[in-house]
Amino acid sequence: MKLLTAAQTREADAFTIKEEDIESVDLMERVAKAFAGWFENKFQPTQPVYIFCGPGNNGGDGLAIARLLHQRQYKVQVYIIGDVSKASHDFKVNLEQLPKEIVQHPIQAEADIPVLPDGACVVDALFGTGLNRPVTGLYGKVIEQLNKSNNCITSVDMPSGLYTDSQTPEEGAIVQADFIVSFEFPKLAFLLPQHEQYIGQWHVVPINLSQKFISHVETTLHCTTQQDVKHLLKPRKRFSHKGLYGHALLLCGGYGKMGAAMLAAHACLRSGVGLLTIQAPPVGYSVLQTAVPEAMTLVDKNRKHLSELPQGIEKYDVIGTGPGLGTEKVTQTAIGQLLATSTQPLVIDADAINIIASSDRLKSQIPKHSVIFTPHPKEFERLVGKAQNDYDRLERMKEFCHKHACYITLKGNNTAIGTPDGNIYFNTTGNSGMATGGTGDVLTGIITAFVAQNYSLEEACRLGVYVHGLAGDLALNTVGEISMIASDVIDHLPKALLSLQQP
Ligand SMILES: NC(=O)C1=CN([C@@H]2O[C@H](COP(=O)(O)OP(=O)(O)OC[C@H]3O[C@@H](n4cnc5c(N)ncnc54)[C@H](OP(=O)(O)O)[C@@H]3O)[C@@H](O)[C@H]2O)[C@H](O)CC1
Ligand SMILES: [K+]
Repeated sequence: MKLLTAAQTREADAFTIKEEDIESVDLMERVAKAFAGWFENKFQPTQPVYIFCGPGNNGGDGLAIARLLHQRQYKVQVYIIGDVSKASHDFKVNLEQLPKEIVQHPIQAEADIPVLPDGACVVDALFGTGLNRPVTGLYGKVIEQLNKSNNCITSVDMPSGLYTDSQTPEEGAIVQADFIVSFEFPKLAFLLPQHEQYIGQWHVVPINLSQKFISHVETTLHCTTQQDVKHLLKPRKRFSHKGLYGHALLLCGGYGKMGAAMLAAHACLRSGVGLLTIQAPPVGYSVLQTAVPEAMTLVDKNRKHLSELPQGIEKYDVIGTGPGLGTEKVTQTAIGQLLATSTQPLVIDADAINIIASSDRLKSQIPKHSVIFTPHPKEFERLVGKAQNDYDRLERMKEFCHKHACYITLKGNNTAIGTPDGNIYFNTTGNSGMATGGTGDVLTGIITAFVAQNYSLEEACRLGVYVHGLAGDLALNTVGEISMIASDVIDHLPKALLSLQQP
């Protein structure tokens, strides 16, 4: 699914209005209907609803929503902030249509800001995608008061005060929304970790914007949905043999960290790889042979750490490395050799990233169009550099992926995947139970398996990250967020893949 900027959303609106020969206020009615439909499923009419409206179309949505909720038996009151004579056209149309029974409270000074009773439902329709400067003054005071109250806040389209797709200046007030109902597309701001305190649960409701516009509009930002992933997943051939699904090599594990190799190996096997070989130091040989009988095991000459590449490395279709490696001198040399000589795709994680990050020479040797890096934020910072904020981080990711023609999956709540051609794909599965040691090793194994099965590197990243998060989400039902461990994610991979194969 594409992620549009605020400017592109305005273009989509204008295009739809022209294409369907409707008025902009008709689109506002659709927005309000879509919102009210969501709201009805969430809140009972017994709860009083207080709708705070700003001067633009977001406020206009708020007024239309007030009318529709009133028709559906909710007890609605409306607060209108600022000078109504300067409000947008569609705001004014909806103000005229507001039923008399709905109490209107103008807020023109600080003294007018209400202290709301507990248990009220607040709808925030102050500002949406038209916000063009930080929110201060009277509007800022209203937002501060709303944030102070204990009431549940549902924002229309955006938490008011938050910029849609660029860094919000620090001085502005921002609504801390419990729920956000957005229209047709999610917004980039919802997906960034720095906005956690403002972004509760977000939901996207359709308003039938022009499909023609959506399919033609160019964007580098995307969200990977279940629908997208179902399209990507290829069924296995009926006349199959293991050779069709690739032979992966994992260079993983070291003294005290053989578990990482095991997790990556199990995840790789459960994700459909045809054949798996693991090379590990002798300390790990017997444990790997016992714990992962499906894999072949090669032994490094160094007793505790990766120090060499296996003979005949050309025969593997993909090499995954990093989990449990450590950063010993011998391992640094081996990773250098891997970058300099490998001809197949590489999935590079953990200490292998740290090794490359610490050497400009190694960075300059990253083979083009064949590497996927899977860093967590700290590893990312070492590899790509320190960012000032999440937007800056995405820009740096784009630059790095372009310069080295590589792929990066930056792990987090909405893992972001960067590609050499400048696209960024945000993931939509996963949960905070997965923030625990070993889940990254699992992801390395999954992505390695998809590359082995001949998915493109971009597809392998998107599929891998999605399936990994989905397995974590399924594990929530059995083990919950607190108890979840990396092995639970592996245990739920079969269910995750099965669910994606359902029609
Ligand atoms: N396709 C859709 O999703 C549709 C969404 N709709 C809704 O419309 C809003 C966007 O409406 P817009 O009128 O463009 O913008 P806003 O309502 O967000 O705000 C614009 C007004 O606010 C003033 N403004 C901006 N920033 C500030 C600020 N910091 N302090 C005070 N006032 C501010 C601005 O005034 P100016 O002074 O700059 O002239 C505007 O008056 C979208 O989010 C949806 O909710 C539509 O209903 C249709 C389809
Ligand atoms: K809003």
